[in-house]
Amino acid sequence: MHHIMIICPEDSPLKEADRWLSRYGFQVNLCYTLEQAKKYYELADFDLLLIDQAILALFTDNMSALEGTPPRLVLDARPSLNSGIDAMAMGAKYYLPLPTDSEHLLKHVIDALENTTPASKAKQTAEPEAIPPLLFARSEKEQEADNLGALDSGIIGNCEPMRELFSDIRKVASTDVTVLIRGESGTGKELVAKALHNLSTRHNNPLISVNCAAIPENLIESELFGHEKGAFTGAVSARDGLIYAADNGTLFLDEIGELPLEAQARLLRVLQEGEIRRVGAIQSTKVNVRLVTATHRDLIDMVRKGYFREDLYYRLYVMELLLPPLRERSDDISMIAKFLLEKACKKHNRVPLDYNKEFDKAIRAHNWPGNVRELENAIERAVILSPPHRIEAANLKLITHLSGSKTQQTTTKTSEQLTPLEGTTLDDYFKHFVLTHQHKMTETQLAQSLGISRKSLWERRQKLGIPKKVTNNK
Ligand SMILES: Nc1ncnc2c1ncn2[C@@H]1O[C@H](COP(=O)(O)OP(=O)(O)OP(=O)(O)O)[C@@H](O)[C@H]1O
Repeated sequence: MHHIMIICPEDSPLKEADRWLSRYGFQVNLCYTLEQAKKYYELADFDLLLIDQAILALFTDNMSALEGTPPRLVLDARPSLNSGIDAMAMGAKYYLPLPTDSEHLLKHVIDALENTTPASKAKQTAEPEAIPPLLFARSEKEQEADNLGALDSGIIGNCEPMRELFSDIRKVASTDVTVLIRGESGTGKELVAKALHNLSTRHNNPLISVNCAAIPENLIESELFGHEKGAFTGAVSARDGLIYAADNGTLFLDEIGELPLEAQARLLRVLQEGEIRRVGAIQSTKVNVRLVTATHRDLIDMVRKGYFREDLYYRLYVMELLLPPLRERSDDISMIAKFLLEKACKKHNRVPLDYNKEFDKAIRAHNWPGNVRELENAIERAVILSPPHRIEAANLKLITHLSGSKTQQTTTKTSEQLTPLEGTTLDDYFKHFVLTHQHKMTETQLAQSLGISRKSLWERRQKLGIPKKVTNNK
């Protein structure tokens, strides 16, 4: 596949070529300045550069800035003989007027590609370890907008679904509507919740994040809603809950699908009446919280199966934000990986390591079922294990990681229940164990028996699609 870079001002008609050249099967990247293109891409790896004369004109006195760029087509919204001569003198293969007919441009693109030795080939021979192109095509203005919105919370992304998400975040943040964030585990739901809070008028008040799956079932109500002294054994003094702590701020309930039905009923009351009642209390207290929730579960399916209250679902589903899995953000993977590599180097006090081709190839070849979290962990592993001045793809340890999780390997092995059935995998065994024991064990007991944390138990439930036992909604 041929790689084409387009550099043009944001208002240039050349920008449109990004979309339709992609439809012809070219891999196209768009930047609004030469500096940006150089910062995020290895220009020599591109086969062709389509550049607006308005950009090129900035470098008439500084030709060296164009060194290492691929063969180029220059397009001009104000064509003139002088500009044409300048463009050709600066190495253009063709000089065309703008706007230009797409077929006409396509013909010149193909012609230029067929009749040039792509700079990328020469470059690849000379420097096999060149940094691969990173995908980033935001104008300074757009980046600034993103910084205000999503990137301020560390969300890196530029693919179409992420751009839409950033735009939605900006629109929704300033309102007080309840937001449901959906996406697989590790896709960045918590970052989105933070971005929503940071951009809201509540940003000077607390953002309280609670992972509903990580709190033991018997404690979740008192953790969220607080309790009165003596409300249950061990309640030696009265305590405010986390919802109260989020008063005037934002409450982020991650993995809302794991909230037991009893707690769902209480939460519904908070949403309907704007007040909370501590466990064991008679009086209610007014609270003003903006609720943001997240799940990677199909809540509608859970409603159908009786695991989730329908009335609560409709209260939560006022506005939905969708995070795509990392495997569907292929245009962003290199960019995120590079960011995470820098982050991991800083964290481990390593000299900044160059993001090399072999490393990028390994990253792009993987499916990332654990999404950005898995990528982050793999890169951290590689930083720790690699030699001082070079990051090595082998140290991502992706195969080991995929072939069996630690969770499975550390499973305790006492009773006959823990002997894997012949011909089954550890996953089959795990599923079998949970399904046969969950009616008589709490989640905590199940996790202890399996030698894993409650959170890991929950994560593996999600991965393997093992439903929780149904509790009565009283
Ligand atoms: N687009 C992104 N750019 C940079 N880092 C990201 C991005 N998305 C996620 N991360 C990082 O990946 C890790 C997981 O993100 P996060 O905890 O927000 O995911 P999650 O969807 O809430 O996961 P879970 O559902 O398991 O709680 C975090 O360290 C986060 O900083």
